[in-house]
Amino acid sequence: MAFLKSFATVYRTSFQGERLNKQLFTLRALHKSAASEALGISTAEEEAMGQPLVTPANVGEKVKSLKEMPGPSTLSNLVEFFWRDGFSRIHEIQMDHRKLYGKIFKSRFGPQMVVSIADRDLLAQVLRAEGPAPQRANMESWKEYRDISGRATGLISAEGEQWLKMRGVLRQLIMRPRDVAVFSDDVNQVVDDLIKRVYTLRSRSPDGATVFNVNDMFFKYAMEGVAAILYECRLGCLENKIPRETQDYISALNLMFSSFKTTMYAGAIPKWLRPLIPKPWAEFCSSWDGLFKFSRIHVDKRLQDIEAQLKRGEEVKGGLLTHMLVTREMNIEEIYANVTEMLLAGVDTTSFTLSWACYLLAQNPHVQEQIFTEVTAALGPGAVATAEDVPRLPLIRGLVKETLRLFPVLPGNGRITQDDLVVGGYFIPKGTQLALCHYSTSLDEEGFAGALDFCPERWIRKDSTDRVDNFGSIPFGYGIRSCIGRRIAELEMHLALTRLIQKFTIVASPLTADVKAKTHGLLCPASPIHLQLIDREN
Ligand code: HEM
Repeated sequence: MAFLKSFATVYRTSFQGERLNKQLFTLRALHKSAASEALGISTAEEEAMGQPLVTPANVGEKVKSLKEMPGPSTLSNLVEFFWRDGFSRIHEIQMDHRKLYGKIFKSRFGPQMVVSIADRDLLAQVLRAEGPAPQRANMESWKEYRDISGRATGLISAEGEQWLKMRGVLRQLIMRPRDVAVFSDDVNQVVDDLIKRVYTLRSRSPDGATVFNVNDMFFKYAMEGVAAILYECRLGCLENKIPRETQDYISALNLMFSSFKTTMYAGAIPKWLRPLIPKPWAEFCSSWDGLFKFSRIHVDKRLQDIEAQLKRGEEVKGGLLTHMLVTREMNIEEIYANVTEMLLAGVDTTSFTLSWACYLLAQNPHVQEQIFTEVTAALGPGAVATAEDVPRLPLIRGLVKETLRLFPVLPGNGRITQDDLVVGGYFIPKGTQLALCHYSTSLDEEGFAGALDFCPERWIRKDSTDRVDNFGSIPFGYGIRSCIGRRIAELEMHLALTRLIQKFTIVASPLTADVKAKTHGLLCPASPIHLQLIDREN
């Protein structure tokens, strides 16, 4: 049934998919700028698109086979991951393997083989050669849950025509900074609540200055912020008493996150073994049920409001969700799936980055003062920044970029190749799973001098010829399948960090030792970050 349903959806949407394909073809071949604008692709990305695919035929040098590629064996991977808890050290293993095997290496997990790419130029080559609908790796368990439960796939889990159609709808709405600038006031209201929350939490601490485990606060800020944009309503995450249904959602998210290892096993454990080891798969499905249920409540509520407004003959105005519900470019199941996946993708990613950013500011007081000086000079004392002000705050933007370089929330990403490629002198056949090693390229001296230093200034262009962007650090991915929520996340982070820096001096609490990173699906702090937020004298 589920298969028939997705087939029917693909059939219904194939016209639009075809149209998008044509647009992309046109983009590659002829009217690059106009089509890129329509598709929300930046000029730099546009220039890079349409690079000729590298195939054995057009490479002069001797092309080596995958057999000749170095890399760890199945046995050493099993020991590393299952015996030495490698799942929480994926970022470190990337670095170790790069040192041992070089810029490109293969890893075996039994019959499964993954080619890892740990070099910015090779990454650039692979990502620039991507076709119109790149395929993400390891989404089988997500798809299986959707098939079993009769739910649709959202942007993260969809592929092919289905993905193209939904991406086409969403990218028109949120891909460019100017698209999300309209949410500035909504986000600033959430920032107001964040600041109030800081006061409340501080007042509960013994020294009257400490916020314990700042990630907990930023998690609620990120959830409130992204929901204000996606659901067009407030959830009350930053209140003292969190509403019941919001609390249930947080529990479902925590289950998804805390049971990450088990959900990884959920994907890895063959179906026939599930009756013997049922817990991982059951937890995985139960957390998805909770996430979908919550989205459904909010989407249905907005739908009822819209219908009531229409009945009363009122004009319907609203944001992202209203647009999706009114235009019906996606059906209702697709809308549920997309808001669910976007909320899931938008909370931990943003909160970890905010936590790391504040931690780095506390560790580097001189940088914090430099940014404070910039903010005060650009805005005047105490003024509330909006999206329009952000271009005048290059160090705030540099702070976010540098934080994501040192702690890329997604330390690696996956792709299935859709064409034969030659990368780093090796022939990689179509259908190979690639691991894109963003963590190791971010910390590579070749791309970033003084790679371990925290230096937001490195992202400031000195003149128009100075190119500070490079494939070494692409925390939101690159190109047509990159993060669709990037501009939302940046808006939330820029406005929150600007206000925090204006109001407080951020100091590491004596209770916070040197905080290391661990991989838990995402790259997150291995121990809680406690910070003192001391009022600045305005
Ligand atoms: C610091 C914050 C964030 C970071 C670092 C981040 C990073 C990423 C990365 C690396 C990808 C994969 C891109 C690729 O495969 O090439 C991705 C995909 C995605 N992200 Fe984000 N993300 C963040 C915040 C958000 C937010 C706030 C939302 C939603 C409002 C969001 C929604 C998505 C979605 C839907 C996808 C799948 C896109 C597709 O497959 O077309 N993300 N993100």
